[in-house]
Amino acid sequence: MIGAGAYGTALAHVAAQGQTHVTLWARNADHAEDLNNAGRNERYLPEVDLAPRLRATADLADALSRAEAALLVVPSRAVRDMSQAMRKVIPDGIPITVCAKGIEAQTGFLMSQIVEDELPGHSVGALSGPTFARELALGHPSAATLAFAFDQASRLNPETSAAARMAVTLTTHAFRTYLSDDLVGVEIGGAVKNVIAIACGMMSGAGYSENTRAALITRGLDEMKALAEALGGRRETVTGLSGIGDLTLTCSSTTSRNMSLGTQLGKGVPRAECFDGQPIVVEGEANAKSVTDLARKLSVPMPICETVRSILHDDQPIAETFARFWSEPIESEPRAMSLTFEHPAPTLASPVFKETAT
Ligand SMILES: NC(=O)c1ccc[n+]([C@@H]2O[C@H](COP(=O)([O-])OP(=O)(O)OC[C@H]3O[C@@H](n4cnc5c(N)ncnc54)[C@H](O)[C@@H]3O)[C@@H](O)[C@H]2O)c1
Ligand SMILES: O=P(O)(O)OC[C@H](O)CO
Repeated sequence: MIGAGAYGTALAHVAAQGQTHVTLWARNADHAEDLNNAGRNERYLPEVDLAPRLRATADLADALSRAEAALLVVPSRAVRDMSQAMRKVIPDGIPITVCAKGIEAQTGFLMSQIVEDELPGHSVGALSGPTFARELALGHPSAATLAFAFDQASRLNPETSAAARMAVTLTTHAFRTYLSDDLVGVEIGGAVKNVIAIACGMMSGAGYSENTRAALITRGLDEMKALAEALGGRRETVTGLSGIGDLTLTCSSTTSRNMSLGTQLGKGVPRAECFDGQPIVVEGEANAKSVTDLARKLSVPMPICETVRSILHDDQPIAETFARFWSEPIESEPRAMSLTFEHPAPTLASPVFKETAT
């Protein structure tokens, strides 16, 4: 398990609850030592007593040399560098599952495409779905989608299919993985939901409640479907755990770092003071740009993601930018036609916005 943050530790703990011996790679030697000594990850997952079959190391060769499978669980911005570092030490041909959620900034690559690019000769899949690390590790019943490009004949055979083997390894009494062969659909869900969660947080922080959130989730799902389809993925994949499942989770709770960032910004907290200034991984922040760059290249309109991008990356004010979104031309649902007409100047009536706008 490459990455000893919250999610890597949670997945390592889950896998080690079965028969699997798991080695967890931590970036920092002190952190690895603390994990082994305490049997806990005090920094990222302090409530969980880790399974005895789990051991940590900061030596990448030690983590990978005898591995039969690898999971890559670092932030999306670190996936390329980490894949390069793994090249010299990873056993030939073992399957790799990437768990980071995002799109690469410079290339527009999915996370699995980065890994394929850097580590050819491996079967590469993605795990994505509504799974807060803490709840997963505490054994709250959870489910996610595991996507590999597999042929139907070997699909359910753990002897021949990387997907099936990984699914068996990760399955416990409280965690179910569902198989998919649509990597694009699964990964687009994970990347886009974080941006929509920031939008939901911004509106919620600004004082709008349930109607607004439900509208953003549903129209956000439409943006996800359109981008997945334009990249060759399937719309129905987006209606599964890695799409609507994760979108619903992430947009409903301030446990989500993405939703929480949006909420703080919506309340008028300056970016540098969000999370009390802690360097928290908020994938949707960089991905608001990489997702919309990709959408622009493919001519896919993604108005909610564009709204978040212009607030986060072009310094646009939250209230006016969302007001513009709310007064865009009327579209049919699903997208097929739009109706342009004269709007009054866009505004959103909210005393909360007036008090807190940055
Ligand atoms: N936390 C969750 O609930 C959760 C659930 C599903 C998916 N994910 C995804 O998993 C990925 C990791 O998230 P997390 O919550 O574990 O993050 P985290 O902040 O808890 O941990 C990140 C880990 O990556 C390491 N890291 C950071 N930068 C690195 C770099 N440049 N090179 C190597 N290692 C680096 C850190 O040391 C840390 O161990 C993200 O893409 C996230 O979206 C997280
Ligand atoms: O805390 P977030 O917003 O990064 O969300 C974590 C996971 O992606 C939820 O599935």
